[in-house]
Amino acid sequence: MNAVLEVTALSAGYGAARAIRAVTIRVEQGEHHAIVGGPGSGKSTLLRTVVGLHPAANGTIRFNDTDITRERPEWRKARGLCLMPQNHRLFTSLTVEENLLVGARWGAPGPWTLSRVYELYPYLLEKRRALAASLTLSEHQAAAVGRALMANPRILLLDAPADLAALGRLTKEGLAVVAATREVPAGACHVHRLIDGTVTTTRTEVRCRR
Ligand SMILES: Nc1ncnc2c1ncn2[C@@H]1O[C@H](COP(=O)(O)OP(=O)(O)OP(=O)(O)O)[C@@H](O)[C@H]1O
Repeated sequence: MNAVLEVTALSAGYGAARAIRAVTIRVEQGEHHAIVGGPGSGKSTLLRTVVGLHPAANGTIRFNDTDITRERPEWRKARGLCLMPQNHRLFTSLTVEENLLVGARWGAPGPWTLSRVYELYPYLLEKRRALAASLTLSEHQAAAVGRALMANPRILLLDAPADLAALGRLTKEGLAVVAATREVPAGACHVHRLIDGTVTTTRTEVRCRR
């Protein structure tokens, strides 16, 4: 099967300091990957570089067989490469539903609608008229995932997601998911260990092997 995302020998950093070094990861449609590493291991830098919010120093990023290493982040997002950042950044003065609708503005048409997001996270339906500022941390993060889904991504990158259980449902529907976490998440099939910016091991769980 063709890869949705192919990261090859990717390096990036801050000034002279490298935060990720020669990272190679291949993600196919419907796969659930985890980037697992301790604080400062480079998880956020890797995800931010893949979506174009941070420049690549070396290596390539291919998305649906197209080299996107130098493309702008908006271009990547409009084609379905979506990041839910660690700090979520919902618009706190807007309601939950208004935040979700903002997500649809920069995305592509597709299966994700308000009702499908509410089906995934029923508690957001109850809070749809509440201001985002009033949400608990896990509700806030669910709304941030919902907002990302409203853009109908082909692949969703999540930095430190709280509700890992919901991610399994996304991959069943064909969405590729890459979650950066400190511990190995239960549902992930492909686990990449990141230590000091380098992927030291990549393991495919036995239950996921074909
Ligand atoms: N804006 C920045 N300027 C300089 N160095 C940075 C910056 N952001 C991150 N770093 C450094 O880059 C390295 C990787 O950081 P990064 O935030 O990518 O790690 P992380 O695995 O996401 O950490 P955490 O789990 O704590 O979020 C660390 O050494 C960090 O100190």
